[in-house]
Amino acid sequence: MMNKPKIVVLGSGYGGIITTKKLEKLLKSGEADVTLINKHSYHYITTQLHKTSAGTAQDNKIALPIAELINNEKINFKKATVSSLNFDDKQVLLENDETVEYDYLLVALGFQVETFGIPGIEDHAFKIRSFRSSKAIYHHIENQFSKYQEDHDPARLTFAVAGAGFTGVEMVGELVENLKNLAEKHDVPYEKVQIINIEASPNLLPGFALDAVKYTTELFKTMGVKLMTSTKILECTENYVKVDSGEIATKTLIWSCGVRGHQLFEEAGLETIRGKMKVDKFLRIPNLEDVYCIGDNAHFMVDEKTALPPTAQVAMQQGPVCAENIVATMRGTELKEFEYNHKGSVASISDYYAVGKVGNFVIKGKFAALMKQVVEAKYLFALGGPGLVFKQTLGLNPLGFVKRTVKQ
Ligand SMILES: Cc1cc2nc3c(=O)[nH]c(=O)nc-3n(C[C@H](O)[C@H](O)[C@H](O)COP(=O)(O)OP(=O)(O)OC[C@H]3O[C@@H](n4cnc5c(N)ncnc54)[C@H](O)[C@@H]3O)c2cc1C
Repeated sequence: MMNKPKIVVLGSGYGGIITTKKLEKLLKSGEADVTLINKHSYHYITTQLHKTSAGTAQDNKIALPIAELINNEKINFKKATVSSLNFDDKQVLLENDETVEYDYLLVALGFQVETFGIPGIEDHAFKIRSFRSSKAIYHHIENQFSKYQEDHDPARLTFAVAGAGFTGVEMVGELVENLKNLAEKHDVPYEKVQIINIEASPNLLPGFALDAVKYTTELFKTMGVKLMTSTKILECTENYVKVDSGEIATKTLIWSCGVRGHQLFEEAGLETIRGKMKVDKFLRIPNLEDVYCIGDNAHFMVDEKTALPPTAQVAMQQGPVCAENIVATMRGTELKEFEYNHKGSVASISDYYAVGKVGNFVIKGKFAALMKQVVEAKYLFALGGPGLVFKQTLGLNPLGFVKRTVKQ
C-alpha cells in the first residue's frame, strides 16, 4: 500500500486553524495524514489579546482548547514548539528533539515583536505577543496598584502605551475601561492614574481617514488619555521611558510599535523581508514548492509595490486557499490564485466605542463598536459554527450599554 502524504501545519493561530479546518472538509477519509503543531494546547484569539492584557476579558473567551475546534479523528494535534526547519530533508524539528517529516508544509507561526533595536525595549517593555505574555502584562499592572499602596511611587500609576496605531489605540481603550476598576479595587484614587499614548507620527492611527483620527483624538481627550504624538522613544528602563522631549517616570511601557515575521526562516538560511517569506500567488515559497506560508509569516504582493499587511483578515482569507492548493497539489489538479478582498478595518476603543472604515465609509462610535463585535462573532462562526458563537458571546453586551464585569 502506498504511504499517505503527510501534511504538517505549523501554528494554530488565525491562519493555521482556518487552514486545518478547511483541510478537514476537503480531504477524503484516509487520503492524507494531517498534523497540526502548536506551542500551546489552546488557540488564542490574537486580535483580542489587548483585552487579556488589560484584564477586560475572561480567559475562556480568548483562549479556546484546540481539541474542541478540530476533528480529532482527522487531525493529529501535537502540542510542541518548533525549533527549526530543515527544508532540504523536509523535516520540522521540535524543542523536545522530536523530528516530524512532511510532504506538504504550511508555516503559519505568526508574528514576532519588532523592537527596532531601541535600547531596553527587549528587556523592559511589555509585549502583547501571546496569551501568556498578555496575562503577564495584566498581572504586572495589577501589581503596580498593590505596590503603590506600600511606596506611593507615582511612576507605578503611569501606564504608557508605545504606538498609536491599530493595536496601541485598542490597548489604550481597554486600559481606560479597566484601570478605574483596579484603582477602586485597590483603594487608589483614580485621579492619580495616568495613561499615556506615545506615537512617533504627527497623528494617532496613521493611515486612517482624517475623520477617524479626529474622532479618536477627541475621544482620548474626553477619556483623560495623554496623547504624545511626534514623540520618539529612545530608551526604556524598569523605571522610566526616555523620549526625545525628556523622561517619563513609569514602570509600564506596553510596546505595540510593529511586528516582523518569524526568525525560523532566517535561521534556516532563507532570505526574508523583516522575517517574512515572499510567497507566490498560490501562497507557496518560491523554489520550495511544497512549502506554503500565510498570515503574518508571509510577504504577499498584491501588485508590484504593495504587500499585504499583517492582519487576521489576510490570514483568514489565505487559509482556505492554502488548504485547497495543498489538496490540489496532492491530487494533481489546478491550483487557485489567492486574491485578497479587503472588507474594511475597525479598531475598538474599549467595548463601547470603535473607529474604522468599511468600504468608503468611516464608521465610529457605538455603531462601529457593534460592527467590531459582529466581525468577532463571524470569526467564531468560522471556527465552531453557531454553537461556539453562542457559547462565547453569552454574557457580552452587544451594544455596550451594560457594564461588563470580569472576575480575575
Ligand atoms: C492586540 C492585537 C490586536 C489585533 N487586532 C486585529 C484586528 O482587529 N483585525 C485584524 O485583522 N488583525 C488584528 N491583529 C493582527 C492579527 O492578530 C494577526 O495578523 C493574525 O493573528 C495573524 O495570524 P497568523 O495565523 O499569521 O498568526 P497568529 O494568529 O499569531 O498565530 C500563530 C500561532 O503560532 C504559534 N507559534 C508561534 N511560534 C511557535 C513555535 N515556535 N512553535 C509552535 N507554535 C508556535 C503561536 O502560539 C500561535 O498560536 C491584531 C494583533 C494584535 C496583537
